[in-house]
Amino acid sequence: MAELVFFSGTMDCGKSTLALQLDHNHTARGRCGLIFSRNDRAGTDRLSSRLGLEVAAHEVRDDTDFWTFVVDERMRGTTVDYLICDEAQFYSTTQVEQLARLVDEVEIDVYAFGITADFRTHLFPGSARLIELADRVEVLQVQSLCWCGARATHNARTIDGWMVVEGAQVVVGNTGESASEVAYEVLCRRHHMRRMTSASARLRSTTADGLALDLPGAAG
Ligand SMILES: Nc1ncnc2c1ncn2[C@@H]1O[C@H](COP(=O)(O)OP(=O)(O)O)[C@@H](O)[C@H]1O
Ligand SMILES: Cc1cn([C@H]2C[C@H](O)[C@@H](COP(=O)(O)O)O2)c(=O)[nH]c1=O
Repeated sequence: MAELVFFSGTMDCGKSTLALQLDHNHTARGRCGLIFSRNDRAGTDRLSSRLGLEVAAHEVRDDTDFWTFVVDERMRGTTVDYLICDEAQFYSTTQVEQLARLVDEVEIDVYAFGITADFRTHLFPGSARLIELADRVEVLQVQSLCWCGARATHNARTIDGWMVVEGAQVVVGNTGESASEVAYEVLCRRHHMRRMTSASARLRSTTADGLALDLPGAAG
């Protein structure tokens, strides 16, 4: 029986890598798949992993209808056994419902990959619908880590290393400290709640008494 699986985790935990591995393993066994992504950092129509692998993908847009897309492909004679759907947090709830319908009515496996929550810890609409509809939600085994060494569970948005809590839900970007640009950092809940990024923790530890500085957002 076909299934809808949502592989989830924080940013930078290996989701795109796993998407490429899954595709590779299925292809190696003669199965045929279609690869989709939306807003990949490498650009339009791409699926890229930080490990360096990158492949062509169909870009999911606001008007993408998965049902029509796959049915049209099949009418043209293309075999479609499974779909790889990366950056699925950016898909609409309607698109996620189309994916579920393809699983149930056309027996196509759908493997979706994405982060669950945004920088404010709110679920993305696409991820919320995937959690509601998926046969399985798989949390990735490789743990991404907070600067304190604990398992990272939350995504922080940073500007100049400082965590921000205002802004649009969708801003494409990367993890790491990139000066003056919007970037992201994965944190444990404790440090996300305290708005303590690695930069603010570093600054705090280098101050003489650790209390003198008035750090923006660093409550303890
Ligand atoms: N230079 C490296 N050497 C080994 N592993 C790396 C390297 N760079 C990145 N990785 C691995 O790749 C993971 C990120 O993979 P990626 O598929 O891009 O993540 P995601 O799609 O979840 O954001 C990191 O958690 C790390 O395990
Ligand atoms: C937390 C958060 C992330 N994003 C963006 C940033 C990246 O472009 C993707 C996540 O990609 P990854 O392969 O999982 O690293 O999502 C965003 O737009 N808004 C957010 O709040």
